[in-house]
Amino acid sequence: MPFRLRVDGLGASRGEDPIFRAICLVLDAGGALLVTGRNGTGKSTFLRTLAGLHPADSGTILLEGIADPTAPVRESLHYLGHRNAMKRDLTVAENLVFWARFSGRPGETDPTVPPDAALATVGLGGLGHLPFGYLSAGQQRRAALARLLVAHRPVWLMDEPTAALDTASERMVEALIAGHRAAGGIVIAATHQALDVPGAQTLTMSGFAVPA
Ligand SMILES: Nc1ncnc2c1ncn2[C@@H]1O[C@H](COP(=O)(O)OP(=O)(O)OP(=O)(O)O)[C@@H](O)[C@H]1O
Repeated sequence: MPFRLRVDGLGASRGEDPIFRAICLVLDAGGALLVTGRNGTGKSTFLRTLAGLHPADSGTILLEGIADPTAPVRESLHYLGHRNAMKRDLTVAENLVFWARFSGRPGETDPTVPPDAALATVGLGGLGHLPFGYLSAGQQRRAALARLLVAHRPVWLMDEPTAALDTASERMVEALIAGHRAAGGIVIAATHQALDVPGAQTLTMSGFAVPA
């Protein structure tokens, strides 16, 4: 069976308030989805629900064509949230080694891409020895992006991946996304920026209008 992400009838709420309902989508290997919409319309909630970090009210999220179909979907994805999920007091390289072990397949001890190489890819070559907290906001975001490279996971969920990044780094993010898709991965990115992601599907969140 080919690799495919299938979302059917997904809905979620925040407290008593419905945020979205009945979202259906299918993304094949190499596919991408850009999620857009005004502030507060539910982009982050949607990504967090896909990541298993926020409970769904309804619907299913299935990955087809993976080695172990009984494995939770969350084990096949990387979630890059608003926060970078790195320890400020550890060095950048130590953070990446942690993530490689945490996100790698069971029994897999070596990073998919060595931290130094991942850092070079995001333009932070030679900075692995610095405490994460020493980096600028944009450098911290780039280091968080390197996290996606050190352990291969086929689905990337990216919430505002270009937050704090300069224009050149936005092109770097586009290249990372293109590389992941070319390797058969799937990318879902929520963004306010006009990212160049060729052939991407789009989902515009509009918020949930309660009938009068
Ligand atoms: N932790 C929370 N507790 C309660 N309500 C929340 C929480 N986080 C978000 N919300 C509400 O859920 C709705 C959707 O928020 P969400 O963060 O998903 O939107 P968004 O489209 O990602 O916004 P932005 O573009 O500002 O990042 C908003 O009305 C927000 O107030």
